[in-house]
Amino acid sequence: MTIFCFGLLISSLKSYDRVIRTEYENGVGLVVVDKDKYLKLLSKQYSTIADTVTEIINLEAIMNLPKATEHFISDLHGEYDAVQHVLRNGSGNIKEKIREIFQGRLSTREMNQLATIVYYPEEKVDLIVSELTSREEIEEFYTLTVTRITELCAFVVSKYTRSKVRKALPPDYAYIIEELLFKDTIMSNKEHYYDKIINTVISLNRGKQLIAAFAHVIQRLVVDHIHVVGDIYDRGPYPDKIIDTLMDGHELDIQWGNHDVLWMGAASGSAACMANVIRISARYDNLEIIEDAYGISLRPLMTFSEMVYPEDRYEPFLPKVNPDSDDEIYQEEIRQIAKMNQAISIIQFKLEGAIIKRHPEFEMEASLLLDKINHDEGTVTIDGKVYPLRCDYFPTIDPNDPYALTEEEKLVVNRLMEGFLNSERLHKHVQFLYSKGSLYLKYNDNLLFHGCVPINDDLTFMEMTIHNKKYKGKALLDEYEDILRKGYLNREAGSDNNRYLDYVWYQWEGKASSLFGKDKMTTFERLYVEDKATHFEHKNAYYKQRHNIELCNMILTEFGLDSCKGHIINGHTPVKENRGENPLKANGKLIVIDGGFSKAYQATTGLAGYTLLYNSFGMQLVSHQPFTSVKDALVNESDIVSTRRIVDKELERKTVRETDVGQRLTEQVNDLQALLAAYYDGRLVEKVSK
Ligand SMILES: O=P(O)(O)OC[C@H]1O[C@](O)(COP(=O)(O)O)[C@@H](O)[C@@H]1O
Ligand SMILES: [Mn+2]
Repeated sequence: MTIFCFGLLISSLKSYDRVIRTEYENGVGLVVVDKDKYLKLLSKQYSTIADTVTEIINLEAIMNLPKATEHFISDLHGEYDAVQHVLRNGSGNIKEKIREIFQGRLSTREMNQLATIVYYPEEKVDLIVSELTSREEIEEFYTLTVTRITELCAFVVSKYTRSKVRKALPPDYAYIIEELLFKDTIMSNKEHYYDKIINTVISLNRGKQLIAAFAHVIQRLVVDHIHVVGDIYDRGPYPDKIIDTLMDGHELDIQWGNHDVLWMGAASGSAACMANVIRISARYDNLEIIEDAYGISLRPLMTFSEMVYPEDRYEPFLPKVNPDSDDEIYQEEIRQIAKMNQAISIIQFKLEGAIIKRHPEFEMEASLLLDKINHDEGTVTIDGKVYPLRCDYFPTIDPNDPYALTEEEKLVVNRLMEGFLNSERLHKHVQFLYSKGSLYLKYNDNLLFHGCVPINDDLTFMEMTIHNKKYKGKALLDEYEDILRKGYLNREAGSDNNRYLDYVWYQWEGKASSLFGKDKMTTFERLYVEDKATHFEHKNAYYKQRHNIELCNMILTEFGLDSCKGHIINGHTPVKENRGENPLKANGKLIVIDGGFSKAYQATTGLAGYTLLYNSFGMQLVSHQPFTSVKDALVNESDIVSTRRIVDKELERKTVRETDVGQRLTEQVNDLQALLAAYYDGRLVEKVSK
């Protein structure tokens, strides 16, 4: 009996009755099969000695290539323009490559122009050509640009196998790009042949398309693998467009953030998660995401809130980003949004209250505040202290049963829930999150997760009870992930019958959640109480202690990683660089990469996001300055100014062989060697081609 890696086998295994059992290791499926049967199956895919040898040579060649570049980004928070710019410019990598090749040959202006063409090919080429007057000038521009972009592309793809590059080529121009990229430099008389190709393309008016095709190959391959360390959703306007971009073919994985899990919970049928999603969208004036991007009607909520909440009582619920505008329609919209925010906030507190009461083990009683309201005095008692309320109008709260939804509220919740359960586009996106995502990831010795591993003050792992069983450390995160997956799989069961949903919601704001990592979420206090002391959320000890190397080592070991080699990579908490905070903690063993793509946080970080790069030379942290606009990038060729700092330097250039992929390829080579041996000693017979 032997264990084989899924990679090769999956395509050759037609019938699973040969599989004795499946095991998982590091997220990779391993099947235990009968060895002879396995080799027989493998021989269907590699039916001759020549085929087998060729594949071994191919895999060996791949393993000797430099390790591909990993890009880590996090806390994108709907900021599509900034994110797509960072993806297009490869976190500053494209400019660096342009400099490496063209320094001394092109002026800075020409290099900036070429970079902008690579980022926004169609738009930039149109802009340039519109300013040229003669046909000669236009042809000259195309010829020069195609030649330069070919050279740049050849440089970018030089670390990949031809087969990988081929797969990344757009079908329309694959043949031409391949010819130009893999030029035959020995036969010098072929230069004429290449010039001819370029001239023909230009004379056929396809210059722009060819340039765009090259630009997309460069964009795609300059960022080989993306890790999104959580929080694609909330606060910014276009999380849906970010997901569409991520779905566009880049190799990537996602470590879910608390905001992503909130949307996943809503799509799984959790009414409490849904209420939070709507409340946050209203608070940031982003309800279009729900209505337009996902086609979920908010009409029931709007009608209800107009009926129940009067004009002069919605001030605390005004959207957070509310530009000064005299536009009457806009003011009317803001008024409606504030009322919807008010209605859904109360619904949220009621739904959450019911969950908290069902689960004393959540230890969230401190968040039960609806029953602490004194309706006659207009006050609320928090932690034994009485505070005046900013707004004391609660028409739907029955003081004798404060957490009960009114009949109308129930109706609103049901109608909204139907919308969340039936939005095709939302489910397409959420399924993408599930298929590419996980709560944590072990990748090339590093451990990636959005928030924290919850710990107690004495640095022991914090325990949590789920379905009457206690978990902590890695086991807790595994159980949380299982809950999230099962919650979604059982979404047809509905809010009341899906036994996973309360635990899904818990991960949004529970104190032992690896995504939240604070003692409580003070949403009620932020909305209703002036005194800022009540708004404070105490962070888990993890955040105070993560500069501590011992703690980092303890966590890496808990997750089965070599603490001498690995790093922990987190998002979630904006790094306040402008107040002296360092994103590198514990001597660079732990790296926090929430640099504030979210506009709402840029004032505290002084930055507009980080990207962490991990290539064959080591790790570098890139900080990005705020992105102004696509127009500015196009017309003024302004780029996000990025500064780099070294996190780790490899003594020798790292190859694919030393990575997780290399490990899998080595296993595949071993399998193929076994197949070859079977051919050589006659246990298997080669297929004879006719
Ligand atoms: O400032 P906002 O957007 O109202 O959000 C505040 C809430 O967001 C949180 O910071 C969680 O979101 P993050 O994961 O983006 O930090 C809560 O701790 C806090 O209650
Ligand atoms: Mn977060």
